[in-house]
Amino acid sequence: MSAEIISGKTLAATFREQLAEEVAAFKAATDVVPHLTAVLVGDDPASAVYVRNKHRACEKAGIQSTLKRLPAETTQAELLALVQELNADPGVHGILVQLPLPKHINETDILDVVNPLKDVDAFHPENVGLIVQGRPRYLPCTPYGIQQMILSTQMETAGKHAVILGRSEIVGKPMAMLLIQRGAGADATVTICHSRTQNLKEIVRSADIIIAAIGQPEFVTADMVKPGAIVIDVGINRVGDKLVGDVEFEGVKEVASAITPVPGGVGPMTIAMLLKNTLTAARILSGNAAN
Ligand SMILES: Nc1nc(=O)c2c([nH]1)NC[C@@H]1CN(c3ccc(C(=O)N[C@@H](CCC(=O)O)C(=O)O)cc3)C=[N+]21
Repeated sequence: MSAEIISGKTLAATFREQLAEEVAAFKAATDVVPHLTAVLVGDDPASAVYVRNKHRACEKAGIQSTLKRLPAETTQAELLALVQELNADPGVHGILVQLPLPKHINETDILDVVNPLKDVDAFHPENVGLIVQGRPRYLPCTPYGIQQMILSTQMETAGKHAVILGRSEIVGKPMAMLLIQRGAGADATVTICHSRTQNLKEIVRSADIIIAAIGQPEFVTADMVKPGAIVIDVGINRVGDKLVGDVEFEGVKEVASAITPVPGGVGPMTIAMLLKNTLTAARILSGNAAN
């Protein structure tokens, strides 16, 4: 039997509609317009696509969106100065520094100075710490989106084995934290696999939930998937002129019970959660947490 295809595109559209209503109500009640500023350094074409998608989604939801484009030669000091300027600007609620940054800039040094209240990516150590302690301020957009996709399947996750492929700060590590939390769409037993993991195939084969976030085109094949597993594909790999995930979709969909496509899966949900975090930021910063 073929798996349910979890359409991130459709789910994200539903979230964005709901959010647009919440934004409108918030604006009416407070006269505050939620405002996201994205910072893009250099001219990486993939980053430009994401930033454009984010911008369009913001506009549609009634969120103000500003893009600060800086040349690839921007120095670390110049970028730090811009972040500090955005921190100090009361009209800016969310700051997103698009990754990756050019090699001559130390990413950690930049992310550490973003005002944690404006850190809609949840990359600041204070926000990471809050997540680890189970009292999140913001959830990182990709794991947050994945959590919503898993919830949408209404499948039981409590006590199930979730295997995450990839130990990145952006996806793998925070995803593990969300999946081991208490509550709906969580309570899982989590294993994180990475490039040094032994018996990786056997571990993946024991998974009830697979989160593939290693950046290797079509790495997860049908023989690695337990029948009935939920498969979430975070990969976005350009192979020739094709966009493929970290999962061999055609084969795996015949074994899994639910699977996310690429494109139209995790990507659109990541953006929807970014908008949600921006509204939350506007609420927190304007002292209108109740609206
Ligand atoms: N500070 C920061 N925060 C991020 O959240 C962040 C980042 N940097 N750097 C890069 C990654 C990647 N990312 C994506 C967002 C949307 C799509 C997306 O919309 N994808 C569409 C279309 C993809 C395409 O056509 O290229 C889809 O999958 O259907 C993809 C990838 C956010 N990231």
